[in-house]
Amino acid sequence: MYRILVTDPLSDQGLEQLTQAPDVEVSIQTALTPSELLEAIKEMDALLVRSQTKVTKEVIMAGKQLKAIGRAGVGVDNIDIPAATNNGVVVVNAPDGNTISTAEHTFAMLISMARNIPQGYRSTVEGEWNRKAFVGVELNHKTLGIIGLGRIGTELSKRAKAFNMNVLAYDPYLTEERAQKIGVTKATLDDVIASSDFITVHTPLTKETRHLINADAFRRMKEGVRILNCARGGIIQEEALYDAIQSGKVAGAALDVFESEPPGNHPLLSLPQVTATPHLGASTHEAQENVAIDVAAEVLNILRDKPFKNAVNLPSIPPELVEKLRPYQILAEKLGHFASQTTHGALNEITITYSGELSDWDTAPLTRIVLKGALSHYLSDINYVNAPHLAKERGVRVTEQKVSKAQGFTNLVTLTLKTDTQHEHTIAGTLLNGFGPRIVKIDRYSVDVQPTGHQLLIHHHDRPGAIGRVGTILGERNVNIATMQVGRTDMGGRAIMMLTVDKEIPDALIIELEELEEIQAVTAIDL
Ligand SMILES: NC(=O)C1=CN([C@@H]2O[C@H](COP(=O)(O)OP(=O)(O)OC[C@H]3O[C@@H](n4cnc5c(N)ncnc54)[C@H](O)[C@@H]3O)[C@@H](O)[C@H]2O)C=CC1
Ligand SMILES: O=C(O)C(=O)COP(=O)(O)O
Repeated sequence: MYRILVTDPLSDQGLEQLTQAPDVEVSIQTALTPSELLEAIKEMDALLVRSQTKVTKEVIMAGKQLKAIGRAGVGVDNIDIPAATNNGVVVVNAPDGNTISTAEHTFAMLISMARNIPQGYRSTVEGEWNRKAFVGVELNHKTLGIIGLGRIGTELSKRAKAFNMNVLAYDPYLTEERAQKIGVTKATLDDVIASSDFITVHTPLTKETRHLINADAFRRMKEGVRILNCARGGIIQEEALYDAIQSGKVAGAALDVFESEPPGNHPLLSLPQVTATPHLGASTHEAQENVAIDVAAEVLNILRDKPFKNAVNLPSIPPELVEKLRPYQILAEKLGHFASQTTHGALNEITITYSGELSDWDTAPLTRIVLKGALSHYLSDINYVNAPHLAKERGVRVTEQKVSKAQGFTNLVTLTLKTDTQHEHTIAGTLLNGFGPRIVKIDRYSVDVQPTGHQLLIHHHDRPGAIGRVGTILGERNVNIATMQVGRTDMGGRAIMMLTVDKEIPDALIIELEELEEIQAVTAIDL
């Protein structure tokens, strides 16, 4: 039974997926204090939040069973992502479901700011009829500067164009080609700052975007500029905005977000030029339904070990590559597990060489899987989220290599492991079209082993009778041999046997085999 804690209000449709799942127990606790959250998270497998819950390192560390954090929305600045990664917790968000709602909200704020609708409403309900005080400006032919042309920025630009606005956009990832396709003018940040009548920010809050709009930026703006923030509090420096409004430089500001939420008695809220909403960008029935359904499905997939797509702390993989890599995942997993059980000593270095067709692809996801398997013998809490981090923390050097030639195979994955006691250990595997993964090399020996079930790797001297004696002992102990592979360097030299057997080999039997004169070492492997 998976235990999922929900700590922010989520739509019923999203929750239904969880409450109706036979393998899920849902606990909805939406008004927890930080210390109550630390207690509530203890036994949970997953946590579902929006922007209100602060998922700190302490919360993540307290979640001993925690495997997934789902954010029903876009921004994950309320979640300590590095802490989640280091603890092997996948963080997923729902990036698409609230785009339209937030773009529409921004546009609503834009047009109501231009026409003083909130101020006019307040004055009217207070009994005034003051037509002179609320003369506005048209949007027609005005320049809208968009900082951050992602999902929301792009949708907003379409709406602005429909109102005949010129749209300038600054985004470090915006190409000229894409700008043309969307129908906006690609601009520098300086251009947007200096030439816009309205400036709106749609970036995440990062080190680069924190206080991106500061006193210096306000100085460079047009007189009477109007400012919007429906992205994240902190992108605009609030004190600088206050001063710029007081000085008359900024004619209006429309804010859906604040550096600290709720903002309480914020000085900006005392200014008549400021209109504000309580972080309502994503608050429509449609958006909430979308994001809750998306994130609940993603979290269920993570818990059930099924593919998921919107991980924030895993590199994103294009869908076509996911399909290509899928069959190799089993090979990578098997090789990693094989390595972890046959490598002796403390691991210093692991080199993963991808040859043949694999050399053309981004194989980083396979490397994570190999590492997870290879280190699983030493580290119990490892998964493919924290595997690179844990390898680094333990001082294991990880190198990925690509070689176009695959030594007779169409694809080959070779692991070379160096430890403090065993000089070097090599395992290579391939994926045989239609037959699945095979281990084709163990150190210097060529083999053809299906990596599944209980296996015995025996190093021995190539002498008559060695194989027979192993077979006899196993037979006497009622262990059936399903397959056997033998490899040797030269006649009478060192050799290996790889046996697949029908049941787990007890330690006592391994000791008995090792006592045979020809045998050097016996390793039991479970794959
Ligand atoms: N008010 C609300 O309720 C909501 C707020 N948001 C917030 O809106 C923002 C945008 O969301 P989306 O469009 O979905 O995200 P997105 O990831 O699609 O777009 C963000 C864009 O910002 C750009 N960017 C990053 N750093 C930049 C920089 N230094 N300068 C200029 N551009 C930069 C990125 O290249 C990207 O194109 C996020 O902060 C999100 O959390 C999202 C939904 C609802
Ligand atoms: O999706 C986002 O980034 C938002 O800011 C929406 O926040 P919310 O889920 O409404 O608390």
